[in-house]
Amino acid sequence: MVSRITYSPAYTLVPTYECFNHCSYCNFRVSPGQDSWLSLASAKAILDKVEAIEILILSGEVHPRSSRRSSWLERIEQLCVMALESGFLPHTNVGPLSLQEMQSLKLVNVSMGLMLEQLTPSLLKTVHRHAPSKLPAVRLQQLTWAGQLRIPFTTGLLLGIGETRADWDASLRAIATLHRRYGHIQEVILQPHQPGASQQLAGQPCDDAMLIAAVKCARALLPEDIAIQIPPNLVSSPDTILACIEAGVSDLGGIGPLDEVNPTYPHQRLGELSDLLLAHGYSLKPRLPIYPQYDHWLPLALQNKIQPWRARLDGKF
Ligand SMILES: O=c1nc2n(C[C@H](O)[C@H](O)[C@H](O)CO)c3cc(O)ccc3cc-2c(=O)[nH]1
Ligand SMILES: C[C@H]1O[C@@H](n2cnc3c(N)ncnc32)[C@H](O)[C@@H]1O
Ligand code: MET
Ligand code: SF4
Repeated sequence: MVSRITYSPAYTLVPTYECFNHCSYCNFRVSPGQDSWLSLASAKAILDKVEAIEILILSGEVHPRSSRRSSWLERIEQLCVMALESGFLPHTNVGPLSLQEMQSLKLVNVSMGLMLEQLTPSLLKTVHRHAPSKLPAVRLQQLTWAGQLRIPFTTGLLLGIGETRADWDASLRAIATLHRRYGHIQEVILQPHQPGASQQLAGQPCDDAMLIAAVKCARALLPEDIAIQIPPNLVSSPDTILACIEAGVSDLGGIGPLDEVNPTYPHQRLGELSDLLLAHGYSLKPRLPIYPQYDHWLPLALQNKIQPWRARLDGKF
């Protein structure tokens, strides 16, 4: 019996790289007002050429009290609608939202996400000193609202940013508790911090042993219906990918032409990953950005967008 490892054939659209936060590990952000937002015309030109199932909408953040916040949200909604109309399935992760903002994005996304990062407040004195969006209470509130709104949700931990292993425990237990209450966490990403070209934070990246230890911890603490995901492009050796799978990883996340968060780390070619896994008894299979057990949570209009893809993928298995 060959065990199945999944990934999401994805393409990332970035509404804007500007962000009012300044996480010291971030290589994605630019200062507010420094970039022109992605236009609908440019997005359409891109989508006409994209081969993917998922459109990941990943964004820097306009301050909630900024006069530009509503046009920022409107642009994100328009990009989701355009992705849907082009036959793709959007997954949005644009930082903390108000309940109303989350409700409106729920209508045009098959799933959404936000990294918990780490629950410990100690990071507010270091990597998150200039990142109000990373307040643990703000992040937990997002995961709670997503549960109340029944949004299939992706979250995760950023590893190797100065936290302790006890901090991992606390973060994972918080996610497990919210999942036991609402049942909405489809996957938890264990994201190893890797230094990029423009981040402020120097310091040690998350090494492979640390990542494997985190997978073991997550598998022990998370309910088994939550998939554990690692980003293969941020893992230095194939052996570590295999060790993480042995320890409980079942998903390799969104794989596409560019990792917008970490462009310094290109994805391995799918064929390479597939051959590596096959040589060790695993099959690498494409999935949708929403896990099947959540399809019935969606508004009917979105369920109708899912079905053709489900049929195509089921036909392949
Ligand atoms: O290419 C990436 N995709 C990232 N994704 C995409 C993610 O792998 C997929 O969108 C989900 O697995 C849904 O298919 C994220 C999605 C989230 O909801 C939260 C965080 C991330 C982080 C990354 C990332 O660093 N790089
Ligand atoms: C989109 C997600 O990417 C993660 N992220 C941000 N910067 C880095 C980095 N240098 N290395 C790895 N992951 C990072 C954060 O967890 C963010 O929430
Ligand atoms: C590019 S970071 C991903 C989205 C958001 N800015 C966050 O940090 O959660
Ligand atoms: S990680 Fe997200 S919130 Fe932090 S600076 Fe980068 S884009 Fe902004």
